[in-house]
Amino acid sequence: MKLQLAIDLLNKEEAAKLAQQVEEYVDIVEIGTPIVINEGLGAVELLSQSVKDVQVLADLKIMDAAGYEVSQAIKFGADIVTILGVAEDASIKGAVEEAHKNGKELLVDMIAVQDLEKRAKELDALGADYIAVHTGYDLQAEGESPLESLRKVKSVIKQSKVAVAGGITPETIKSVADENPDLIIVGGGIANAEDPKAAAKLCRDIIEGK
Ligand SMILES: O=C(CO)[C@H](O)[C@H](O)COP(=O)(O)O
Repeated sequence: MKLQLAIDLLNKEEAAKLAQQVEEYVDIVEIGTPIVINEGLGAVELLSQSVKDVQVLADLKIMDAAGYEVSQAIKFGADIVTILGVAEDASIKGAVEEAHKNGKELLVDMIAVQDLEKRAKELDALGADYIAVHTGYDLQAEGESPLESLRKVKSVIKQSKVAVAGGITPETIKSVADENPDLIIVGGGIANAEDPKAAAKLCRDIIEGK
């Protein structure tokens, strides 16, 4: 089971510094959508130059022109790029093809997908590397959690890896890890902690059953 830190609410220099503090405890560091919107793909580039043994994910949440957007993120140092599950199949195909041509991976974010099982089966067949169930900030504010969605998606996919995101913290990660996803994504639960390094270590220890 892999652990990913999502960094959403800092500038690119602060993001790179935070990634360096926690990199020994995580497998993937993410430049979140708000940073990309604020600062562009230069934030992905700086992060990829600042860390050593972790993968870099660019959370572009692509919706169209997918092959081109994936190629740009990869040019700036991304190992994994995100696209929305509600995008057209043609976009998903273009994104998968571009990522795989470059030896990189595609994560499909299921935010706002209504029929999770049906779309997960389709995305699995289209070659998505990860299918990520995700309770976004706006639904977290209404008290939603991604656990039920995780169970649904896990029950139908054959090839893709399953990821889960949305309000997970060191206090709640055990209940998520018990569902055995391939990747757990934690943002504010680490980034906003008083001691992010200690929070990342705690998450790592818990998913390793320590
Ligand atoms: O993509 C995101 C928001 O759209 C976040 O990166 C994701 O939800 C993880 O952050 P958090 O753990 O704070 O919810």
